[in-house]
Amino acid sequence: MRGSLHKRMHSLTMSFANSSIMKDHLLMDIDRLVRLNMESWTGRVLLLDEAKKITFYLTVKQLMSFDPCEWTQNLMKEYMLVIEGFFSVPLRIFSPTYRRAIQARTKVAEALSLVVRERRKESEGGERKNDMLGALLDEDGNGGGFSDEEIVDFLLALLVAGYDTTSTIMTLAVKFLTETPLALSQLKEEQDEIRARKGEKEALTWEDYKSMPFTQCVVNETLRIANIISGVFRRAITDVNMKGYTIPKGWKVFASLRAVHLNQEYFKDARSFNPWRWQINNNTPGATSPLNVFTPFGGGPRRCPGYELARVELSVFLHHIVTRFSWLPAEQDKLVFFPTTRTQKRCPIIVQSRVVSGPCKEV
Ligand code: HEM
Repeated sequence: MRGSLHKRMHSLTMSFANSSIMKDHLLMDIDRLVRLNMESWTGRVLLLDEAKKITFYLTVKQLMSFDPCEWTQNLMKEYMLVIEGFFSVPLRIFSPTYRRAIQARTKVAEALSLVVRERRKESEGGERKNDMLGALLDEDGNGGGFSDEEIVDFLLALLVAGYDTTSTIMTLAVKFLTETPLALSQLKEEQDEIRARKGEKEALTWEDYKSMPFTQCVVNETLRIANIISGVFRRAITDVNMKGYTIPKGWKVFASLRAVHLNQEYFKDARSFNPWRWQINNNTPGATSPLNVFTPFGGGPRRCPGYELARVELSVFLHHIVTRFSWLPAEQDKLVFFPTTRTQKRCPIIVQSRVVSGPCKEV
């Protein structure tokens, strides 16, 4: 993507995933779509698949204002083929996965092009929706200046950026919590208290989100251990001296976020899941972690524009899963880190609805 175009796209994404949009309507959409998805949960649930549905539908809603329907379902089926191809060897003739992915990408791009064309017509007639597509078509009130092709590319890029990352982090948070019962029960207590203040079907508000300190420790710790994006590439635009070495101008560097997040110097007992290490005023020696080396969303001007949205999505997901269900792993599942961070079996669990009496007490 060209430099200035890329900058505009970055700032547009920021403006559609910031806290005021979240307060205004996005949090309500997230709450509604998470609930809607969980309504169908009984017995054995493949957690990763459900998390993927939630994040896909949410992104489509955020980008184009569509609620889950047959069209979004079909789009998701094709889109999943594109994602599969993302991680396959790109040999057109030999890899059926890659070939299928190329065909699916064409179908998804065609479906999105149709939507863009329709919306451009509406926008020219003065109609404007308050979503990402609306902004792309009319960024400054004079038309956004993007071609249809650029918009489709951008929509596809955003679908990719937010989908796999957020759904995997949701799944892994639940896996880590299941393996750390003390953390799960503290999180449940915090979320039950929030639910007890509200009606059963009432959506979470921004104030609720801001009153989840322990949940935020769980979010941090999940991001730290999982390292969904293991590192970022940068190119040195001048000679850089670092720790006695020189990175010459023009060199490409891979900055490993994983290496920092699992460094014992910064995080004591770095490989264990310990959400308490993030608690402020925790005076246990070695328990406080230096926040300035914690960069799961990268850093600088390229920092992930979806960082806040991802945190909110995960927090809302955790709220609903712990207040509505108890669960057990359906079978052993292993965490793997290549080619991406994920669990081998998509995290199957057996769920049971929590029977609550009065203000969220289990009977
Ligand atoms: C747990 C979830 C997520 C993680 C761990 C994550 C992590 C990252 C990282 C490490 C980068 C590279 C940043 C850099 O180069 O410094 C990135 C870029 C990006 N992310 Fe995310 N992300 C997540 C969710 C999202 C979501 C929900 C969105 C959609 C709103 C999103 C949109 C993007 C975009 C558009 C970029 C490219 C930014 C640019 O190159 O200017 N991400 N993300």
